[in-house]
Amino acid sequence: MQETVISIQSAEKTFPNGVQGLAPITLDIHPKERIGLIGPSGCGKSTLLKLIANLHQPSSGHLTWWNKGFAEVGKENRRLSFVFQEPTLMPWSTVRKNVRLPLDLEGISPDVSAPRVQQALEIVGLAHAADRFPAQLSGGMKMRVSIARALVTRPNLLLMDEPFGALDELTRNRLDEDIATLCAKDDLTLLFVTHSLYEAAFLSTRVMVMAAHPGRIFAEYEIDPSIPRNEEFRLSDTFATICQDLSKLLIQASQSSLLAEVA
Ligand SMILES: Nc1ncnc2c1ncn2[C@@H]1O[C@H](COP(=O)(O)OP(=O)(O)OP(=O)(O)O)[C@@H](O)[C@H]1O
Repeated sequence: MQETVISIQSAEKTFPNGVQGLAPITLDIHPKERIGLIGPSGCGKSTLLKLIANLHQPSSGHLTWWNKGFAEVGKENRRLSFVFQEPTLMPWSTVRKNVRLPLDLEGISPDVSAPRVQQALEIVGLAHAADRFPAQLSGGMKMRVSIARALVTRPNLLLMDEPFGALDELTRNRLDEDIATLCAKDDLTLLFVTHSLYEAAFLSTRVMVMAAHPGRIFAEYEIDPSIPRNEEFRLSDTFATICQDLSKLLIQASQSSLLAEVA
């Protein structure tokens, strides 16, 4: 049996107000995959991410995490981190204290947490800014703090909901390269929502193109995981072809969503 990180079996989500956020979805996510979720607004990208994070419960169907139930797999094996759209930092705390928060919440002593915080800050290139406050940071730096806070728990599954949407394109490209390097180095499994097909093309080993009314997976697109994700790739013909293919799928998904809405 191939190892799965997440297995989604006919999971469907209908909200209490009757809106069906997601039609039944079946999807297996394997170790080291980097899955990008793209699709028109309202197609259920965030809902799917929240089901995987166990922040939402499916209305029917079920999910497993490392072939077990969420509680059953245990905290030690299920090291799942979530990076949200907003960096959501505590303005009264330094960068170091913001990054340390998840370890403080777990009751980990400062002498154990200090080197881990330092390492997370070094990974995102912010060791020099450890004693600054959020108001003294640029938007890109704040997002780096948020990523360091996600990494400090040493996750084996990183979930990101449109994390770099508010940043300028160059900063976003740099952070995408950092995330790609991190994933390759730490064998991380990544699932992320993005409105940028360029970001999906750059980071993903598999892109799920979703459609709406109701939210569903419209198409899957595989990208060779062995391609190094760097500036050379971004400027290559291969990248241009992938972007064109994704663009076509996105148009088809949007048309399908519109047709379903008026049907
Ligand atoms: N808590 C909720 N209660 C009721 N309906 C919801 C709730 N959350 C999401 N929905 C609905 O479920 C559908 C999917 O929403 P979701 O936020 O997952 O879409 P999305 O693809 O992430 O959208 P966007 O790209 O605009 O962020 C939408 O129709 C939305 O209005």
